[in-house]
Amino acid sequence: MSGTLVLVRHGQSEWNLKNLFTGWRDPDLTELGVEEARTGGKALAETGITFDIAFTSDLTRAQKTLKLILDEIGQPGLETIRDQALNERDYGDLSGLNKDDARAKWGEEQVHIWRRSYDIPPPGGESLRDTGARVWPYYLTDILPRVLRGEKVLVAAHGNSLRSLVMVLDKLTKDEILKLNLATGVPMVYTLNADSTVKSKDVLGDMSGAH
Ligand SMILES: O=C(O)[C@@H](CO)OP(=O)(O)O
Repeated sequence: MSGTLVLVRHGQSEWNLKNLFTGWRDPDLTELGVEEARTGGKALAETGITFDIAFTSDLTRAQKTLKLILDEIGQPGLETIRDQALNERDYGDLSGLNKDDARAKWGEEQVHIWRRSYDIPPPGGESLRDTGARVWPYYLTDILPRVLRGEKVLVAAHGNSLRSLVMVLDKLTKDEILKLNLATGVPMVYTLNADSTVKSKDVLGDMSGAH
């Protein structure tokens, strides 16, 4: 029996719009972010998938995205588990700083390494490997067993917490993960084999403009 795992990054947040490092800070969605979440929900509704359970992080932007999606797919009362294991990567001392100001101060390349590399953490924060070290065990204990039992599971989380999952699911190398950006509000629909490897992946939207 093959279950379904849907991963979706929250819609644009106030701090995405202001171009600030966000991490564990808790800004709300922008109007565009609300629209993106609804669009992702509509795309999911068209697939006809009915979910058994949803997971989200401890942060408002992911929780609101999930709520908007659940409204669109007609499952507003779906059982939902919130856990900070799914929170965004902790940006440490960069949290709240403007990304262009950071590039001016530390250089384009250093900032790109902090933002997208696998194992180099921003000052005082988590590398993608550190983020994966809490996301992956949570996935293994709380999410994957449900999918393997045939359940349909929706996860609304964050750019980097989801990159850490996608890296393993899609078997990406450290170089490949450096280039991977997830678009806001675009659902990724995975079906898994019984051995937990990926059987199919369907992206319901456009990832090309993500940065
Ligand atoms: O600020 C953040 O927490 C993340 C996600 O918006 O930014 P980045 O794309 O730089 O990882």
